[in-house]
Amino acid sequence: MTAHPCLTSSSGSGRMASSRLPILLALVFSSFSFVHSHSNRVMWFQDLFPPNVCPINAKANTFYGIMFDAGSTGTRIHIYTFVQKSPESLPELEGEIFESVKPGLSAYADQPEKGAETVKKLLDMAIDAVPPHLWKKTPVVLKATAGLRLLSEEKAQALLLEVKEVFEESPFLVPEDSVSIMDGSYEGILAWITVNFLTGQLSGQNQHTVGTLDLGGASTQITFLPRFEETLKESPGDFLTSFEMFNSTYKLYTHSYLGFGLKAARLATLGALNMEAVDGQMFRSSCLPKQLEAEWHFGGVKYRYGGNKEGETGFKPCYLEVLKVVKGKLHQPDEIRGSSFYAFSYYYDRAVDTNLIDYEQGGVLEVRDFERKAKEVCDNMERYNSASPFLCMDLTYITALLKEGFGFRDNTLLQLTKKVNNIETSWTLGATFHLLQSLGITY
Ligand SMILES: Nc1ncnc2c1ncn2[C@@H]1O[C@H](COP(=O)(O)OP(=O)(O)O)[C@@H](O)[C@H]1O
Ligand SMILES: [Ca+2]
Repeated sequence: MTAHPCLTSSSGSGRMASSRLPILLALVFSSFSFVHSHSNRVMWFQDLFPPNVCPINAKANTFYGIMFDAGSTGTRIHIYTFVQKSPESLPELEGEIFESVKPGLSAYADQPEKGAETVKKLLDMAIDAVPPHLWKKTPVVLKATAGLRLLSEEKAQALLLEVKEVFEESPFLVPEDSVSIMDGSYEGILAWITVNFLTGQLSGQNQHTVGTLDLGGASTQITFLPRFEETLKESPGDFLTSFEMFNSTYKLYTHSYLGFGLKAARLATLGALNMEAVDGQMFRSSCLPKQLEAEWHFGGVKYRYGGNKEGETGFKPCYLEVLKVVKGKLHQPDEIRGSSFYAFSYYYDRAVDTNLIDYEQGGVLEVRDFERKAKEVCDNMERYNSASPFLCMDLTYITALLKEGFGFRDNTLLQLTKKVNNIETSWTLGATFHLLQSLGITY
């Protein structure tokens, strides 16, 4: 296939990746919607410009979108910059400003005003980043994930209300529903859109989309485009969602497992998840250093935990403990066993912590690399006690989640990625496309 000149005409190979961005973005704007319909694949840009007519020299016009990710372990702001070079041209994703704070909003369950204050501090960054004359046209949205899903309705709503007030007091455009708890299936789909958009897989005819694995603090998502009819037939109905984009319909397999994020899994392994009253109780595990006794705050609750002073420690007993948390609890689609996936968040962080990958570069791992590292850390806990005392448990959980939970093979490839073209691989970009499209902000 000959590439369209609008994809290739650019100043040098370094621009190549970002020169694809505007084109894809415009398509997201024009036809992003969650619907059920039949596939109709065309080269999306065929009707937009004739060959050799690419609007590359027009005057730039910049606009912005602000998306907050209220995760269970932290709150993050993503300020996306788009450039439209002429009224006829297509918006181009130019860059991202990113900042984060810890802990997440759910840690302020009993002090909603204080929680909203953390959002305000991040929003002040946007005041500096966005030129004043564009404030009124720049939408600001916050979507909360598993941390708030796990709180009582009353506490979650109190937090969201306070954040909404912060938004209303800001000079930005505050759309309806600007502050909400996001449905778990959107979290997976929007991350899948982000990764496949950034890697250029949503354009053209030869699309080789990649599946995505996100491991948060409180929940975890798996999302991919099934290739086999079998998968569509065998998956529970609520694991499949269709949506139309770029004149194509994608029927994705996606699921968010609440309580299976890395930190929730620690509590589950310790037997402390969903306990009403934990005050004073000591939770012990063979995944922790023998002599350890400590306290841990998560979701506004204080937990006491420690090692098996008298009993066993190490990979074997730890794996058995962690297995109880995952075995038989997740759906295992057959076709993923042999495919490769993009993995981020805690998969990335723990791989960095144990030198499996470089923090900046990321890298490609096999599932068995996590198991090898888990054994190394768990069977030598005294050597690793300067890092988190949970390192053994975390790596063992990741191993069990991938193998026994999702059913991946030992040699399944995982592409560990934090950024593509300098943009974070987060669901927030997919959510921003959706937002801008729904507001008709295409300039
Ligand atoms: N912008 C980002 N890009 C990549 N990873 C991120 C980003 N923000 C958070 N993470 C990762 O997400 C994990 C924490 O998950 P979090 O979003 O707080 O929980 P949950 O998704 O369960 O609500 C951490 O591994 C953290 O590094
Ligand atoms: Ca998250």
